[in-house]
Amino acid sequence: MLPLFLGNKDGRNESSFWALLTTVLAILAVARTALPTEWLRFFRRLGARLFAYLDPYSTYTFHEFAGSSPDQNYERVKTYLSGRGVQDARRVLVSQPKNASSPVYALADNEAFIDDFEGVKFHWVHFVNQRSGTIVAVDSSVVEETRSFQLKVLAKHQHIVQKYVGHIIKRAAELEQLNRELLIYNYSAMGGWRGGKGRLWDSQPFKHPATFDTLALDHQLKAQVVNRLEAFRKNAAFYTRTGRAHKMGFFLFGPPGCGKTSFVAAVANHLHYDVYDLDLSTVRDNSSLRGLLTQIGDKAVVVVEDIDTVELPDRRSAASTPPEGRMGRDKRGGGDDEGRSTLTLGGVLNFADGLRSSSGSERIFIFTTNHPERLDPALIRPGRMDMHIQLTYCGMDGLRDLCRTYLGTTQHAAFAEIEQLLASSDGKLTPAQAAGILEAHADDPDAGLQALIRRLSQPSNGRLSEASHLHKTPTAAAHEGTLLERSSQ
Ligand SMILES: Nc1ncnc2c1ncn2[C@@H]1O[C@H](COP(=O)(O)OP(=O)(O)OP(=O)(O)O)[C@@H](O)[C@H]1O
Repeated sequence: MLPLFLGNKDGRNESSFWALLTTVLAILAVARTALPTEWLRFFRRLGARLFAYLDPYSTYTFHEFAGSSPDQNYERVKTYLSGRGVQDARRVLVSQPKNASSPVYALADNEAFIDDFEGVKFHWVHFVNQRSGTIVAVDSSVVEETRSFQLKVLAKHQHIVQKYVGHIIKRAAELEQLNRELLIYNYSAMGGWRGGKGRLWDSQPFKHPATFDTLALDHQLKAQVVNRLEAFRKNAAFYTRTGRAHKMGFFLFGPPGCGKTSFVAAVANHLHYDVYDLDLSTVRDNSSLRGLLTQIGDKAVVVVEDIDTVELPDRRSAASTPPEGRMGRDKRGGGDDEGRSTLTLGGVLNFADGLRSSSGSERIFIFTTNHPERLDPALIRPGRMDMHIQLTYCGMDGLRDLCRTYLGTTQHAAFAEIEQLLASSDGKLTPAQAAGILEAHADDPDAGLQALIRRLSQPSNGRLSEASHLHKTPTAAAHEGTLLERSSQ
């Protein structure tokens, strides 16, 4: 009807429209004072229904700024929609924040997207407009545009919006975590612990390429580990419901070069967790160890490599020292008068039991050793760690994994002979040794497999493997060192 009023060239209809509007407003003004309250309520309800009929949507707005501070929910919606909306959007913003591991895709200005959640359609538009004035954000940057996400949903589905927003917040946190660059933490000496100052974790990018795909391991065992990790990742609600700490422990043992460090990296890459590499030999006392534990973030893999190499007073002396006594000694600055570590087995056991404590969440603890027989049984007693895994010489599954990684093949006539040789008593080869041989023939699978056969056929092979610290392959030798050094490969 409006065009009828406004569309006439001589303006007669236009003036009729304004006359009518003025009359209606005058009647409403008189009605407000003259009509009884019940009538007014009735008319209000009627008006609301008419309005709802014309616009059946409820609208929610997420502004970029709350005052001069960035609003978290705007960023969360942006992240959430980057994982949902961009596939169908025609205009997409591509950016890569400093700590992101890959590009971030987001809805471009004034682009729309319809999301589906529990069968309900949610209509999103990203609005960008020029500000009438500028504001100065808390980081001192000048903001000249107003940005907001507008969400519309049929009013009859309004009750689900709160659940939908909760879903957005959870999913955005997961996406942020996945897109973040992984870090490896070592703890830096702030003036050295002999100087009595504390230590802080120091981080740098973690780039170890190992994954469960590249890890040479018995396939059944590998599937078991991956399933446990998946259950661990998905079952946050279970841990909350049962009041259990959301943590898990692995104890890895086996000869050098069989993949303990690679296993740690595969776990971190699989869960996308940061790594905290703890060298117990440089921790001055139990108190420092507790302090380090409290500084570890959530979603972390805490690894203590070669735990057998740390000299700890025997269990009885650790247990017989009253806790107050240990605390007292720690308070004096830690270490003994000679500056030696006073870390005790009791302190390490408490640390391992930090697994079960309620502080911190989503942490994987991994202890590794080449010599499980040298460890105090208390440290590896059943129940202290969730899984005990022996990483040992190559089996056929492991060799196939390595052949796929290095030669790009899992089927070859030579595999039958390799399998026979592996089954013989002399057929021992660490994955590091096998990787070294295959790496040298990466361009020629036939030659690589023949080289493996020659190596496995050597009568002294088993003895060489057992003394592999004296006979490391170039790959194994190249990978010696700390986890941190390996992370920069
Ligand atoms: N199970 C494996 N799967 C794939 N590659 C492996 C495996 N084990 C060893 N390698 C290869 O050998 C290199 C050294 O292995 P890694 O450092 O993981 O062994 P380790 O058991 O931790 O040895 P160490 O006890 O000497 O620290 C790896 O970078 C990788 O190239």
